[in-house]
Amino acid sequence: MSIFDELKAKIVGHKKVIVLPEGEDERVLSAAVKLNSEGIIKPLVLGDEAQIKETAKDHKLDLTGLKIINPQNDIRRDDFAKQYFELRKGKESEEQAKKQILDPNYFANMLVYNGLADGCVSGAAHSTADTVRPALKIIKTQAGMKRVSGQFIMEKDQQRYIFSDCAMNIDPDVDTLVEIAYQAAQTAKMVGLEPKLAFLSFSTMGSAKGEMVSKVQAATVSFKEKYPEISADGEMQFDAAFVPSVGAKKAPDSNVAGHANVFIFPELQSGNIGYKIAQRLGDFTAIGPILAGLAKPVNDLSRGCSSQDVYEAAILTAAQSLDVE
Ligand SMILES: CC(C)(COP(=O)(O)OP(=O)(O)OC[C@H]1O[C@@H](n2cnc3c(N)ncnc32)[C@H](O)[C@@H]1OP(=O)(O)O)[C@@H](O)C(=O)NCCC(=O)NCCS
Ligand SMILES: CC(=O)OP(=O)(O)O
Repeated sequence: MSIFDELKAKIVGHKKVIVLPEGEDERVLSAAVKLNSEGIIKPLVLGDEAQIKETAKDHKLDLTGLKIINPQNDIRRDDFAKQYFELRKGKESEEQAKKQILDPNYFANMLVYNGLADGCVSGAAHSTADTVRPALKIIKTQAGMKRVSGQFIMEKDQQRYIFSDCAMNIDPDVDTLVEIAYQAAQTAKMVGLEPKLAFLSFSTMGSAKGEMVSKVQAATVSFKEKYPEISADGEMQFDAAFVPSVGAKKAPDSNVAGHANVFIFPELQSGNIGYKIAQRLGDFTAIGPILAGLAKPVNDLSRGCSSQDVYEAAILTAAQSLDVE
């Protein structure tokens, strides 16, 4: 059973409302039409109605029954602007608030914030920074979390792994790395994995030295102290984490080495490059970035995504929203 069949089975009957702010993008609109006709999720599409109709005509998409909202003329925009101003008090002016709210990404997050949508999927036509900023400012982190991280579920045949952080924290400090790892372990459980975390480095168990290695070592120690119930080890190289014979040679005392299924990258360059190599050279399906640590689910897409990716991200977002009910 694919991960999406599993998640679909979870969300059937809940009719979660998922807002898709990039309605003018053909991939997003196709996904919305598919979701709408299936009826498991209710998609809300944001954008200019005339442009959306044009896109639908060009791609022979049937918009019957699809809910379209244009933030530019929606009656809630003034209330949302006031609410956004309050949320951002001291950080953004009233004028800025009025302007921001007309941006579909901001409007979508206000729908989620107000419980008018259960989650949001965006990023097909926006960079990650532009997609996640409204969520960081409006939805904010869930209780007990300081940072939001961006994870990928990597899947191929019967293989399933979690990679993190591949999208958000550029140079995480030790505490952030620990939080990234904890969030990755939770996602692993959500998709049926018993997490075994490897804190990745270019060094295995002290084989190399330096500040970068020390950071990963410190994060491993801190994580093990904080979450002794979650299997984790490090620092280790990817081969030591993944290949049993290499793990046995390089880290013979570790019960994670060679068997890891959750890979924690030391910073964003390696995380983002790493997932794209597995996706493009290794033919893994990369599901994400899944944003973890937000109070309500908002998920990003890669700009290279397909319509199927948008459809699947909506299913995953609906499943995440079950956990915040
Ligand atoms: C995520 C990112 C946009 C945040 O950037 P930033 O410059 O800190 O953004 P801003 O300064 O506008 O911050 C907005 C708010 O989000 C908060 N924030 C930033 N990163 C956060 C994180 N990881 N978790 C929680 N909150 C965060 C800030 O504290 C700030 O809060 P405030 O305005 O209430 O004080 C930035 O870290 C980034 O560009 N990351 C890389 C994204 C990327 O390109 N990934 C590769 C492709 S997937
Ligand atoms: C996740 C990611 O790398 O996104 P993009 O390809 O849009 O930069």
